Amino acid sequence: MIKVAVAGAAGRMGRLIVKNVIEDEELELAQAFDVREIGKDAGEIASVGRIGVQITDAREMENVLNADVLVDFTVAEGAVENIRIASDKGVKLVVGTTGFTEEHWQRIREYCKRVPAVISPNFSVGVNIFWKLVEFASKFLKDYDIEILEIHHRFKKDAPSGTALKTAEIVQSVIGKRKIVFGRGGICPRGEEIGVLAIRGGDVVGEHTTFFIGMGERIEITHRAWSRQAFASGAIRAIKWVSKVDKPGIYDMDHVLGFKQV
Ligand SMILES: NC(=O)C1=CN([C@@H]2O[C@H](COP(=O)(O)OP(=O)(O)OC[C@H]3O[C@@H](n4cnc5c(N)ncnc54)[C@H](OP(=O)(O)O)[C@@H]3O)[C@@H](O)[C@H]2O)C=CC1
Ligand SMILES: O=C(O)C1=N[C@H](C(=O)O)C[C@H](O)C1
Repeated sequence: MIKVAVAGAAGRMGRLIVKNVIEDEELELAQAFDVREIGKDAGEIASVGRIGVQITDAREMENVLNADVLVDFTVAEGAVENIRIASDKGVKLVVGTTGFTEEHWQRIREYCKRVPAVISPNFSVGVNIFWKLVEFASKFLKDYDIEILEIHHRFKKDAPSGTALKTAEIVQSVIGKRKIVFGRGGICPRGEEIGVLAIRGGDVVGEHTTFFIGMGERIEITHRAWSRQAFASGAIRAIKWVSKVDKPGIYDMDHVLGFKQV
């Protein structure tokens, strides 16, 4: 059995990860951490009934973390600290949290010299194929205007989404360094740029479109998630994959899905 600890266990994604872990016969929910719902049963918070694992205050993680893999769906600053603690203790990582700054990444890269970590702004298989389609189209449409639009629920804290940012990086890696412009206002004639735009509202789980706009035509590549289970299923695959990896470093879903080798 793979012993799994979940950080952010009271959140939208964390609750679903708890449910998926306890329903999987290869996995055991060892610990659940959050900064709210402390002391409550993680199964009850996840609406799957009492499981006997209480939510522990994440500020105690340093003293009590004991698992094979820590899964983190929290907030950027908290996640960086959770990654530090896990790496100090040799606990492998699956990190879905987004909103990291360059300074956060410097720290994460340092910590992940000690343990293997799968880090991805999007664990859905569909989005990982969407990225391949965007990469392919970018190779042939380098002179088209390329824009990225994302739509998420009204509770999302960071913008633009981690997925949209990674999409922009993929486009940049193919067409060369075009600057990224976040939203537009005032007088702003289009230059050599990739526009990234964020819409927030209601309960939208997550939608991303990359537009390739030419003269007289356009292509739109869209991924729509209408259930967070799409992300959770990928994260569960990542937990099982990383549990078998010993080489420290940062991995992504390309490794988990077999597109890249360790
Ligand atoms: N990679 C992927 O496939 C996906 C990534 N995400 C990302 O995952 C993250 C979480 O999303 P979501 O579940 O919707 O957010 P939620 O706000 O619903 O859940 C996050 C939970 O983590 C808690 N928390 C805050 N700080 C810490 C900490 N240091 N340690 C433990 N728990 C903490 C929050 O408490 P409080 O609210 O009190 O701060 C909250 O309960 C976001 O960054 C989001 O972008 C989301 C979906 C898919
Ligand atoms: O916060 C969310 O909900 C999501 N966040 C991720 C991101 O920022 O890319 C992935 C997904 O689209 C849902």
